[in-house]
Amino acid sequence: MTILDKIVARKAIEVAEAKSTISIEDLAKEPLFSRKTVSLSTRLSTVGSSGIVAEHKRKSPSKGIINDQLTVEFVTNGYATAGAAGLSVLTDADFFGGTKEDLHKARVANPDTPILRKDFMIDTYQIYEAKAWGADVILLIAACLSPAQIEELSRKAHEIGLEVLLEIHDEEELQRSPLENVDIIGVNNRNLKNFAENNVNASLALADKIPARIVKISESCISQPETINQLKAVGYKGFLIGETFMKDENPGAKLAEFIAKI
Ligand SMILES: O=C(O)c1ccccc1NCC(=O)[C@H](O)[C@H](O)COP(=O)(O)O
Repeated sequence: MTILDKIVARKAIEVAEAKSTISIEDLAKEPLFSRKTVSLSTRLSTVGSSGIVAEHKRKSPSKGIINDQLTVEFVTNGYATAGAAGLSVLTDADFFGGTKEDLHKARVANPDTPILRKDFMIDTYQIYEAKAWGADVILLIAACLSPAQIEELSRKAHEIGLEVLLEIHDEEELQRSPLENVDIIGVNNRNLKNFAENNVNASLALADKIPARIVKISESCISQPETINQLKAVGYKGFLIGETFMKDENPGAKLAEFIAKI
């Protein structure tokens, strides 16, 4: 069983528990549900955008604790002030130490910055949660979803006004994924099955395979500003980065230093 299998198995239990606590109808009555969302794909495509989607990440299965000493407001507000194009907030508790409150607090602290709910989405119920908690974008990971699930989840996300980031690792995942309701494709440089960190080779290899109408981002294992220029040269507009900033005592300041070198 891979780590992804374990996370998804646990997620199914969590979602079943959540459904018995609050209904979709009640999620849709939450104050943030009716908020007008902010487009991450547009921000990433805007001239002058840093392209950095900076992640709030306390811990991870591959690295253990990264930084659990800071408030989510300090981290995300620091990122936004430093020039992040968007924020990514992990809401998975067991494997990443995130919470729904993290997303809600990040939204309140950063009303105008696009926020990705970073979690393992397997059920339309979670799409409603994402909207109710203040997200603008959801993540769909092709490695743990069938084409039918990608189609259903992405359609539902668009129906309720959320953008969709589809994460892939290879060409096979790209080819079998329905892209009609996908706004952004993210190539994850970390192999989620065995944690192999392959620099950004996966992103470089897939750059010209991704349809031009879809905004491309490169995810994970980015630690050097020079890498951003290498990725920009092959068409990437966004760069999802967590650990490089989170391991600093002031992630926002670390991002500002990073952006100054791009
Ligand atoms: O980060 C992990 O260990 C991990 C393990 C299993 C599934 C997902 C995982 N990470 C999710 C991510 O995609 C990253 O948090 C994100 O791309 C930022 O990566 P990094 O800059 O390397 O922290």
